[in-house]
Amino acid sequence: MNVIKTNVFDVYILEPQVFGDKRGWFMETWSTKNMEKAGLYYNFVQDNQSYSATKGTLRGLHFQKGDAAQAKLVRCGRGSVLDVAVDLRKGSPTYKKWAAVELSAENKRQLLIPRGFAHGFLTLTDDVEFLYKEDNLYIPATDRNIIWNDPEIGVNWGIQNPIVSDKDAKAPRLCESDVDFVYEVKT
Ligand SMILES: Cc1cn([C@H]2C[C@H](O)[C@@H](COP(=O)(O)OP(=O)(O)O[C@H]3O[C@@H](C)C(=O)[C@@H](O)[C@H]3O)O2)c(=O)[nH]c1=O
Repeated sequence: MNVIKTNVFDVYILEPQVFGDKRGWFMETWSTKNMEKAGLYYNFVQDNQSYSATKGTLRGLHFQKGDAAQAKLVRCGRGSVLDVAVDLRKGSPTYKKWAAVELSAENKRQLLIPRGFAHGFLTLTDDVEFLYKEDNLYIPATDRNIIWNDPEIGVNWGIQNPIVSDKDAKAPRLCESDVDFVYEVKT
């Protein structure tokens, strides 16, 4: 696995090694043993998949607050997306900064997003299947969102009127949110 730093602290692009043969290809998308060798320790406990029918669909920006926070390993199994992670950890050197990476079935790139981030993606094609692992379970009472076009964050989505859920259309701004993440300095 090729581990590539992004412009945001603790967010990494993971590029799997792809083994091609006459049948097609094989790749490991996560191996605890190999990733620990690279200093990445995650215990994933939930796997999710979503389908978005139409190009220009935006899911986000989402997180779970407090102890329910979730690290995510995300990828695209069909189509392509612009994937975005926003650092919401107060005190982080990259607080409120965002990483945006194209993930596609073709490039097989994954984004590893630690706890303390808001996450969202915009579909760049029709028929997007999005796959991800999380290191904490879904707890609806802790589920939070921030409006995708919050000017305080300023993600450059490259779209004015995405298709969003009713819930995401009504999301608060960061300054109205009860987000409570704090950056922990690694020793
Ligand atoms: C996120 C989630 C939703 N659900 C249910 C609740 C709801 O009825 C339905 C759709 O939920 P949502 O509208 O929140 O789905 P969606 O907008 O796809 O939410 C996801 O967005 C991306 C960007 C993320 O980062 C994920 O963590 C998650 O928040 O699925 C679960 O059962 N388990 C889960 O883990």
